[in-house]
Formats: sequence, structure tokens, C-alpha cells
Amino acid sequence: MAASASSANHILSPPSPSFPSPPPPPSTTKFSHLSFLNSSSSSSFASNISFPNLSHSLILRSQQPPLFITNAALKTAESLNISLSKTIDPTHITSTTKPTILVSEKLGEAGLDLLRTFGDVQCLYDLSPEQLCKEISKFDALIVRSGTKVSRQVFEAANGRLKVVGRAGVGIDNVDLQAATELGCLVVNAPTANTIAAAEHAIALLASMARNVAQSDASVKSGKWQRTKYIGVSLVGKTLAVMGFGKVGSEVARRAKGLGMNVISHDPYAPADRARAIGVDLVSFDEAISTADFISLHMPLTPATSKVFNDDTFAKMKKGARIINVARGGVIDEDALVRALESGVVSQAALDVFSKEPPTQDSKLLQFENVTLTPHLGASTKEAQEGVAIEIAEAVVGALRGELSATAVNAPMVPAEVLSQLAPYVLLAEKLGRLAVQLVAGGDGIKSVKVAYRSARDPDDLDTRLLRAMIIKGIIEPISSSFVNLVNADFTAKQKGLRISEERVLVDSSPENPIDSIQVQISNTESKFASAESEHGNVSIEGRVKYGMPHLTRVGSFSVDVSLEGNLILCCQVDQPGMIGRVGNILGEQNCNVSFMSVGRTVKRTKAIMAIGVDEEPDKNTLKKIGEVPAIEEFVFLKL
Ligand SMILES: NC(=O)C1=CN([C@@H]2O[C@H](COP(=O)(O)OP(=O)(O)OC[C@H]3O[C@@H](n4cnc5c(N)ncnc54)[C@H](O)[C@@H]3O)[C@@H](O)[C@H]2O)C=CC1
Ligand SMILES: O=C(O)C(=O)COP(=O)(O)O
Repeated sequence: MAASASSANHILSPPSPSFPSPPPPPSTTKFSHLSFLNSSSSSSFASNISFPNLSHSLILRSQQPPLFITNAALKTAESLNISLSKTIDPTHITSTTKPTILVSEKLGEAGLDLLRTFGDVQCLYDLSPEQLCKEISKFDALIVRSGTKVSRQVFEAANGRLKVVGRAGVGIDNVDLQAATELGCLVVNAPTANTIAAAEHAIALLASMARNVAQSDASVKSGKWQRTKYIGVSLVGKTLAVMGFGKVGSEVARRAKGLGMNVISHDPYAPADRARAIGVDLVSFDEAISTADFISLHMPLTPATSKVFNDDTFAKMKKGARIINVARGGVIDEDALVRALESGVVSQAALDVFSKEPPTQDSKLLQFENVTLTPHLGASTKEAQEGVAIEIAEAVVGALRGELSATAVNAPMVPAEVLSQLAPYVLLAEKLGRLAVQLVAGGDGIKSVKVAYRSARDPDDLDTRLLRAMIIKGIIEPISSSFVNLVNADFTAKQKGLRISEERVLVDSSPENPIDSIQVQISNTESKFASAESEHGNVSIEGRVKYGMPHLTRVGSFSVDVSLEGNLILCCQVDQPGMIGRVGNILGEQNCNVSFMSVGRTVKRTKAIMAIGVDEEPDKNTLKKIGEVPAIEEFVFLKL
């Protein structure tokens, strides 16, 4: 049956499927988002920045129509080379309107210099939470240390402009990651540059606490000479429990071993062989705290570690234990610590961090002579501050330039080599999502999407998070006002009630190619183009990368081969001579250039599918004429 004029109009109308009554999104339309797009886009500041060698950019759009990677981008080989590790060369960036970067706490000069070569940097220190909320909508990026609380209110007040929050340091407990993720804002940190500084500070506190350095210093300065009072304890032969065997904890352990201490550690997630390699036994929490003379805390503050040192756990400690905290104040119940100090269960404490910083002057912790306090100085060495500043400046500039970050906290960290391999498939994934959703007729909405990756690679060798995010983007963006990016893709899908299931199909092909083909199926829904339905009633399409370009290779049960660029017409017709010529003529009459054409059929002289790539969008009349060709049973026009 030929498509009627009215059905042709229907086919031309915007995609109609809906999602099953999603919970109301948190006013997503006004949020900023990161997205792969072309550098020639006209969106936000990106329009004014040219990124040579970087036409494939992950950058923000704010209240802009969706934009997608074009073939021009794809054809540029370098554009596929999204690098995580490359040094940022600001001379590669020409800009008329620079991104704006707010630095809310003191940052090393080298980092500021790097930021200034890229954006307009404003250093506004000591902002109150209200002032921060007032200012934030003027900025594309925010850089903080531990003293700025980046709450949900801050993300909401950003009104969609804030693209990246950079934490110049490790701990991100002062950033509301859930809010950042929901609103599509990337959070990056600088996880390595202050490790040694923090470890050295812990060792400094350990040694000075054992020898009463701070106390005796104050005593001498007050005119006293109390040699008996300040007799200390030796470290050699004592047991140190390192709580949290991560970057800092392991460096503390290494140094403590050098001081002749017996070091044990508790960390439920650390590999035992890494600990054993430096002569440290990983033990249970209770064993660590009950056998140690000194306990040094190096775990992050999380819901699981909050106040993990409390009345119960202090009660299990060896009488007279000594505690060092260079991690986060919140891991200790400070009232319980006061009680433990009063009872003598804890004989000394050295604290760099507090549940509230600075602690109030009436805090009892300030009144114990056997408690040594420093004002969150763990990361405060010249070297660490310069290192952290450069590390965070590179991460923030990289994110603003559209690169995926190696230190992303709320998005997959994809290593550079994996990324450059996956880049063409990223584009394929988005195009397939976009095509599949346009083939859905509507009805009950889209509830379930099945993705099958055919690959010769070992499952552990194929990270599909990036591809899944792009499929979600391709499916959701054409039919909603949500903007989807790597940060919020899974969250947005969940919000919309869209279930994505992924399957790996092992195939016998070259493992050099990460993926042989990707199949996207939208389950239990009718298609505008019945031939796209599989025998199970799913809208089903498949594609692969050929010569670096995404190709559509299967529609329903028909094999085709058409490059996914520009626009696409799918026709289902009786398999007979002259069809290509007739449709080609109709398009030619309207000066509509055919870029690709492919015909697929299952059985000779029965039914065939024609996939026609067109550079220009044919007008309604032209499409109507195609629909009126008697042998054409159905057709659909799709924008890629
Ligand atoms: N005072 C300061 O200026 C500084 C403080 N820090 C803080 O030190 C802490 C550690 O930093 P990094 O070593 O760089 O982080 P990391 O992520 O490398 O190490 C944290 C370790 O804690 C472990 N962990 C998680 N939950 C645990 C639990 N319940 N019990 C025991 N271990 C647990 C993890 O498995 C991980 O190995 C962070 O909280 C960070 O914010 C870091 C740098 C400077
Ligand atoms: O890196 C960390 O986690 C720190 O605690 C350092 O904090 P700071 O940057 O010195 O405020």
C-alpha cells in the first residue's frame, strides 16, 4: 500500500513517542549540560572559541537546541583523538568570549596563570553561601578547596550555566555530587598532587605528638623549662593502625615502617597484596583499633565512615591509644572523643580536621593540653599547592574544552587510549539511538531498550558506559526537553522510566576493533516503519563503523549499508526493477542530492528496503511523490 499524503505528513511530523509518565524532572530545561557537539556550533561560549584539532567536543550548552557531531567532525581524524592526558596548550585556543571561572579559595599561582590563559578568572574568597548562590550564575566553572560548600542550592542557582566544579584537592565531601549529577554538572578533583603533603603532615603530627613538641614549645615560650613533664613515648616497635590504605594511607604506612613501627591497616577495599608489598597486614576494623598504640585516619568521609569513631569504638581501643586525624573531622564523633580523652582511653590526639571548620572557640577539644590541633594544613605545602593548582586547572580547562576528564568524580573516567578507540563508536551509538527513537510510532511509550554489542573482545576489555550514555542521549534528546550528557545519562534514563539492558555477543572477528556492531532495539512498541520491527515486535536497527564512519547495516530483518550522515529515507517496496531510478528521479527533480543508497531484501522479487541518504531535506511534495509510487508500501524520512 502506498503511503497516503496524510500518512506522509504524519511521517514528517516530529517523533511522537512518549515515555511512561516519568516523575517530574528537577526543571531540567534550564540546566546546563555537557554534550558531544561540533565546535562550529552556535551554542554558548563555544561559538566564539575555535578548537583546532578538537571538533569533537564535550562542552556545555545552555537552553540551546540539541546539536550533534557532524560528519565534518567525523572526517577530521584528529577529532576522534579526544585526549585526556595531553598537555593543554592555551595557544591552541582563540577566543572572543572567554568562559568565566570563579575561584572561591586560595589557589596556587601556576594554576591561576593557566586558567587565565583560557578564561576570565575571578578570585572571590570568603563568599557566604548566599553570596555564592548570587554570583554563581555568571560562571561556567567553579574551583573550590575544602572551605566552600557546593550545595544543591548552588547548582540550582547556577541556572544551567555551571558546567564544571573543580575541587582543588582530594575530598569532595563538600560538593553535593548527587545534585551535580542530576543537573549534568561535571565534578573533577585533583587527587594526586597533595598525597605526599598529607602523608608528611600525618607523620609530623605522629612524631610531634609522641614527643609533645607543640606543648613543650608553648611551655618554653611561656618561660618554663619542664623537662620531666614532657617526657614522650618512642615510636620504634609501636603498632600503628592506618585506617584507610589509599594514596595517603599507604604513604603514611611506608614512612612509619621507616621509623621502625609495626604497621597494620584496615581498608575493606584495598588489595591485600599492595599492602603486603610494603610489609603491612590488612586486618579487621576491630583488630586494628584494639591492637594499635597509634591510630592514623585516612579514609574518606562517606555515610559509611561518618562518626565511625564513637563511644563504642573508643571503648574497644587499647587504653592510652593515640589518634591522628588528617582525613576528615566527620569520621570522629567529637563529643565521644572528648569523653575518651577525659577517661584516658585516648591519651593523646592530633587533629588537622574538624566536623566544623574552624571549630568554635567553646569546643572542648581546644581545651585539652594533650590534643594538638592544626588548621586543616594537610595539603598546605608550597609544592602540593602548586601541584594541586595545576592539576585542577588542567582538569577544569580540559572539561571546558570538551575533553573527558581523567579525574571526573561523577562521570566515567575513560582512559585516553580507550577513548580514541571508542570515539567512532560513540558517534554510531548516538546516531543509532536517534534513529531508533524516530522509528517508534508512539502508543505506550518507550520503556525498555536492549543494546547488543557484538565484539571479539573479552568482556572485561570493553567499557560500554560511554556508548550507553550516547545511546540514551540519542533516544531521549529528540523527544524531550532534557539535555543528556555523560554525567547525567543514566540518571536521566532512570528518571524517564527508561530501562537499558546491555548484552555482549562474542563474535569471531578481529579484537583490534573494539566493537563489530551495535544493535539497538526498542521493545514492545510499534514502529512508524513496520519493516523496522523484528520478529519479536521490537523496533530493531543495527550499525557498525566502516572506514571510521558510522553506518546503518540492518533495519528490522533487512540488511542495508548506508552511511549515517545528513538525512535518511527508508522505503519498503516490492522488489522489482526500476525502483531506484524512480525514487532517484523524484529526488533529483527537487535538486535533492543522494549521498548514499543501499537496497536490502530477504527474498528475491518479494519485498526490499531502500535506504537513501540525502544531503538536503526533501520538501513535503517530494516526499508525497515518493509515497505515491505504487510499488512503495511504506516509507519514512529520518533526520540523523
Ligand atoms: N587534611 C588534608 O589537608 C587532607 C586530607 N585528605 C583526606 O584524606 C583522605 C584520604 O585521601 P586519599 O588517600 O587521597 O584518598 P584515597 O581515595 O586514595 O584513599 C581512601 C581509602 O580509604 C578507603 N576506605 C573507604 N572506606 C573505608 C572504610 N570504611 N574503612 C577504611 N578504609 C576505607 C578506600 O578504600 C581508600 O583506599 C580523604 O578523606 C581526603 O579528603 C587528603 C589530602 C589532604
Ligand atoms: O585534598 C583534601 O582532601 C584536603 O583536605 C585538602 O583541603 P584544602 O584544599 O587544603 O582545603
